[in-house]
Amino acid sequence: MEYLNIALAKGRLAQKGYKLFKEMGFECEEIEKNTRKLIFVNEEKLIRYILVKASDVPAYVERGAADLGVVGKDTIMEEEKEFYELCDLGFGKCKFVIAGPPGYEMNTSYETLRVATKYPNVAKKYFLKKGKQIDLIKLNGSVELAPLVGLADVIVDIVETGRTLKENGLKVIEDMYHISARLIANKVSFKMKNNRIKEIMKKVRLIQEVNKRNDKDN
Ligand SMILES: Nc1ncnc2c1ncn2[C@@H]1O[C@H](COP(=O)(O)OP(=O)(O)OP(=O)(O)O)[C@@H](O)[C@H]1O
Ligand SMILES: O=P(O)(O)OC[C@H]1O[C@H](OP(=O)(O)OP(=O)(O)O)[C@H](O)[C@@H]1O
Repeated sequence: MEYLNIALAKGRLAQKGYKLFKEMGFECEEIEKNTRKLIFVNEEKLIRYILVKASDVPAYVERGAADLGVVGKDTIMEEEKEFYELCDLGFGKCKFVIAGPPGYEMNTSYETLRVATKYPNVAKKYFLKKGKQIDLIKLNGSVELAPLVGLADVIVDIVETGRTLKENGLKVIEDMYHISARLIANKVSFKMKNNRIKEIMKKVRLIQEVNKRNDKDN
């Protein structure tokens, strides 16, 4: 049998993603150590983990370099790649919002809105649907800075606890979409490795049910 290749997003989702597969019985001790390695194998279960940058997970899965991937819905929406979205994993919860200075009236201004974001495709589509013309400023981080220094009027970004907005004196102007981590699959792998992928989906469901029951009991 071949390896099943799983792309885990480095960063915030890596630990939770790996924990889920560990709970399924696909542990790989080496991954828990502090190393700079990017490939980890469980020889017995024929599972191979690859650690990739969060925004690259869709590319690896689309092209079949990974059969499965764990990635945020925000990245899925932004990258616009081809694959199957198999299930909501229930962690990595946050939301997409438009945020700006307190009292900023986005809808009453007829001027082109300057929008700073790490998610240009998501922002472009959202404002197009609203019929609002925007001047898009693509940034790579610390997006909250943009309205504070006059680079943009508003930002489109992720909010989890709201702490970053609060500490920079910004407010949510509009909620856009709920976000959570998803399990995704390469379309060919889904057919060729269907039994193994179906088995994993079943295990995910079981783990989620157990977690839900435990949450209720606590
Ligand atoms: N507070 C949060 N901020 C950002 N992403 C979050 C948050 N909470 C959960 N997530 C999820 O975690 C995913 C990965 O976030 P992470 O910050 O590790 O990656 P990144 O933004 O690509 O990192 P990098 O700083 O390397 O660019 C996001 O795509 C999102 O789905
Ligand atoms: O609501 P909060 O819990 O404060 O989290 C939201 C912040 O976290 C993310 O940034 P990240 O930490 O990835 O840093 P970055 O600005 O360098 O992208 C996101 O872009 C927000 O800035």
